[in-house]
Formats: sequence, structure tokens, C-alpha cells
Amino acid sequence: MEKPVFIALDFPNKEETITFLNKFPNEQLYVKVGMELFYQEGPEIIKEIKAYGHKIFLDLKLHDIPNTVYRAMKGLARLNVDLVNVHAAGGSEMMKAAIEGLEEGSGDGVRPKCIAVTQLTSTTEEQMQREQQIKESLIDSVYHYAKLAKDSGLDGVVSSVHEANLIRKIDENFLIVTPGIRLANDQVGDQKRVANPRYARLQGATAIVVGRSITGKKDPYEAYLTVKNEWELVE
Ligand SMILES: O=C(O)c1cc(=O)[nH]c(=O)n1[C@@H]1O[C@H](COP(=O)(O)O)[C@@H](O)[C@H]1O
Repeated sequence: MEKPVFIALDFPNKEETITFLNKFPNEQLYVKVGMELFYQEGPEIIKEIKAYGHKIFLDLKLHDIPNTVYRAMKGLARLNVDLVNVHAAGGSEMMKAAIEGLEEGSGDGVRPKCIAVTQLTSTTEEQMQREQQIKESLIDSVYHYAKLAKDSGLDGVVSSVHEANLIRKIDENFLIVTPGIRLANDQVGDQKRVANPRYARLQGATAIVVGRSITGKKDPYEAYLTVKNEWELVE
């Protein structure tokens, strides 16, 4: 995979999604389909988006018992998406089951890459320690989950930009996908661990995920080009 900007297609239905995609003529995009859109439109939306030739990250953050995740991933692999994810907190058995399911479902084809969410970018260290009863620092927790994901055979992780540099030490080819991206003067909203695209690249992220900083703008195409320039113009 190159160094993509995944646009988060967090829309309530197919119509709004198609209207949005039509604002990007002649661009081959990397897009992320998450729970909001997938739960409304189902697997059909994947076919619709594939018809544009875009690469797809199907972000359903699986977190369940290994057998259930194995079976779910077997089905998702048949959608021919490029990237899927799980929560690392589901454990190593679950993550290994996810990979097995993807391999099985892909048959002779290439299986989708699979990455693990470490600590959500909407979580602060204080929240994590108080609510998840994790005693260590947030960066240690993220590193621990990244190591667990790597040892379980996953292709990478989702983390914030602020942990990317440390995770990179685990493996230079590990995918580090970082959401929580904002341009200068954008509202942060529910995100807690945020950064701009340029800093994400400098910290060694493989890919960034950008939602509202593009989709919420009056001119999403212009915002996309700004993000892409910031992300790519780092010497
Ligand atoms: O797995 C994800 O994509 C994800 C993980 C995470 O820790 N934080 C996070 O924000 N995301 C997703 O990334 C997108 C961020 O959206 P914006 O905050 O609008 O840029 C959303 O679709 C989230 O579901």
C-alpha cells in the first residue's frame, strides 16, 4: 500500500455518499466505510463504491469471541475490500481468528489487510486509566496492543499520530493508520488525540483517516487537496 489519505464516508445513506463522491471526478480515492453507512446500506454500498474504482477500508471494528470474528471475517473477505479492522482488546486468539477467516474467505485471491485499533483517538489517558482500569500510561497501552497485534499476525494498527513514532520501532513495514486528523482552525469535536497531516507524516504514519475536515467543508474537494498537499509535501 502507498501512503493514502482515507476519506471517512460517514454519511447516513447511499444518496449522500454518491453526491459526495461525484465531487471528485477523475480521482482514484481511498475511502473508509464505517458503521454509520454500512449498517444502513449493507454490503451493496461496497459494490457501488467499487464501481468508482476507489480502494476501500471497511471499518467495522470487530470485537467478539474468536469463532464469531472468524465467521464474520470470512464473509467480509468476499466483499473484496482492501482493509478491515478489529479491536486489539479482543485478544490474540480473536486476532488470529480474524486472519484465518480472511484467508479462508479470500480463497485463492489476496486477502484484505487487517489492522487493530489500539486505543481510540477519542480516549484520553485519564479516561483510559479510570474507565478501563489500565494502570499504565496511554502510550504504553498502545505499544502493548501494537506488539500483540504484530505477534498475532496482523498487518498493522490504528492509533493516534502521537504514538506512531514508537510503534514504528516494532516493524518498519507495519501499517500505522492514524485518524484524529485536523487542519488548522478545524473543530476537534469528540476527538482527543489529534494532529495535522504534516505532523502525521513526520511521525511515520502509513496512512491518515480524515472525515469531517473534508466532508464537513463547503468545498470538500478543495479541503481534500489541502490535506493531501500537507500530507505529501514533507521532505
Ligand atoms: O478505526 C477508525 O477508523 C477510527 C479509530 C479511532 O481510534 N478513531 C477514529 O476516529 N476512527 C474513525 O476515523 C474517523 C474520524 O473521523 P473525523 O474525526 O471526522 O475525521 C471516524 O470515521 C472514526 O470512526
